[in-house]
Amino acid sequence: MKSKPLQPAVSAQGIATSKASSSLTGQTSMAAYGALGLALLHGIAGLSILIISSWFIAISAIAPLGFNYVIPAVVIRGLALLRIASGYTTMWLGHKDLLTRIAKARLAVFEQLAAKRLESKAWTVEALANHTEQLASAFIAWVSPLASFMLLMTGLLLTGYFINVPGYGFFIALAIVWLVISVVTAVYGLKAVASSAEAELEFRQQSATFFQASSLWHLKSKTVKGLFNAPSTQRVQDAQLKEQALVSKAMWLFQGGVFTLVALVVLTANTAAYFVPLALITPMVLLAAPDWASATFSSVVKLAKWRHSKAELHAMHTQPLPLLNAHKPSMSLSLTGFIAKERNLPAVNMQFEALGLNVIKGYSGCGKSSVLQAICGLLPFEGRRSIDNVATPQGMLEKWIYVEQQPIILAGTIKLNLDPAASGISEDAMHNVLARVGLQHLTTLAEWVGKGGRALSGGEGKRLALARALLAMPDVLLIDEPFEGLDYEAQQRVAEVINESAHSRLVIVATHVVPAALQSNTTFSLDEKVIRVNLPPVFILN
Ligand SMILES: Nc1ncnc2c1ncn2[C@@H]1O[C@H](COP(=O)(O)OP(=O)(O)OP(=O)(O)O)[C@@H](O)[C@H]1O
Repeated sequence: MKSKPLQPAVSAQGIATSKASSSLTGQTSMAAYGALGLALLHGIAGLSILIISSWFIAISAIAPLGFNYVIPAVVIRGLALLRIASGYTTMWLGHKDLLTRIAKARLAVFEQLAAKRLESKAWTVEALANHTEQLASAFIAWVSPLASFMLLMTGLLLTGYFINVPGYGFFIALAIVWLVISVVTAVYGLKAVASSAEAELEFRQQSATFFQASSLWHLKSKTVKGLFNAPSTQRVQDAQLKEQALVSKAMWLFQGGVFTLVALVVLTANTAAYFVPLALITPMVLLAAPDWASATFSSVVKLAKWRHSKAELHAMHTQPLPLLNAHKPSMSLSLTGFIAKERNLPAVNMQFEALGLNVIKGYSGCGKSSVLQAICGLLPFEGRRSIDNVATPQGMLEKWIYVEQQPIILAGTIKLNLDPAASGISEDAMHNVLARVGLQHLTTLAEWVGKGGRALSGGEGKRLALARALLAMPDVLLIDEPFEGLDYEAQQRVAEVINESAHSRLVIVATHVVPAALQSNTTFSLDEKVIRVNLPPVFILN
């Protein structure tokens, strides 16, 4: 019989992933451009106030009779109002843009995680909580402040040059001082940011371990650190303080540089300059420089954070888990030299008929769950997995459903738990399957279970997960320890449901417990059937 080749159904997801990757940084919105424009206006207004007021103070001392003081005063007041208004509006628009971007970046991360296995949950939480925020806040954190500073500095240099401000060369010196300090801050900033991110990730991992061990807290062990003591935030604090110290150092250095330049202006000025109103502009602008330029050093560190987060998000600590087209065996499923990757377990050879019930037995830890998870593709495998003699590539097989040993109960209604894909399963079908697995007492499908709702017992959870799998009409059903924690009656009942399900599909059950009612075609014992084989490279037949 000619078999249909298995097609990885990942191309659409691949496109989604590349789109998601570009939307991680987010498209520049009108709000972002508006915020940037207003930030520039804010800076220009500030610098203009500084230049005009410096000139105004100087001219006031030597102004001839009849000099109109009102006009410059009104201009300065007007600029001050413009500065305040643009300052507030830029904050408003910037935050509006930030919130939209955070939502988009988080969505993009979720899209990138689809069809992937997470290597570290702590990293994923970090990515969702922290890195997305760093990426999304780019505009208000560093683009806007740095762009506005650059524009002001350029404006200052051009104005100084064209209106021939005495001591104009000191503006160039100021720009050089700022540039050198910024570059040094950026280099050290990257290091500081990496170590602070590492400390935060470690704290998140320790917190997860600490809370997971809550049922052991009463033991009050003093020897196992981290398990019984709340994780210390010391390393995170130290790392954050280092970042702040870096910014403070940059600010102090800049302040020192500015004072030196002012001293040089005074020392090098000739007496004629005392009678030139424009001459006051240079020392005034220099003295005010720490006010309008110092904030950029914290922006430089934020730029380093942004770079770090961007690199982290693009590295994605995940492994691809491609989804392969639905494929129901019509003859057999065979496993040759087969084992879950990186589990350090012996390889197995097994052959299953396309219909019927098969049991895998074996001592605890021999690899029963690993084999089931690798069969459906939840774990990458080594060796060969062939459906109707056609080797399949790595990946999850659509409609090959694995029922976990520790069932996953979603925080939601029973209905959601039974039909998470909202595929339109009727309520009658749900009640029917619940009754078959002995959960007829869960009468209200709208009842909330899982986190924040009715806590199901271990045995109830197991049967709910089995009911969910049965309702999904799987092509192949892989069930991990379905009888664990069930009373005798419930075991027999579940065994009958599994027997019935195996009339129309391949069912493989990994179990220590074999109820009398379970009618299996074949029983594999991993204790005996372990075989090490040398395989030729995996090939895929068309
Ligand atoms: N994520 C993992 N990484 C590395 N090794 C793992 C991982 N999960 C399980 N193992 C190891 O793989 C081996 C097989 O585990 P598996 O859960 O498949 O056994 P099992 O036969 O189903 O056990 P049980 O009957 O107790 O459920 C064990 O030695 C286990 O420590």
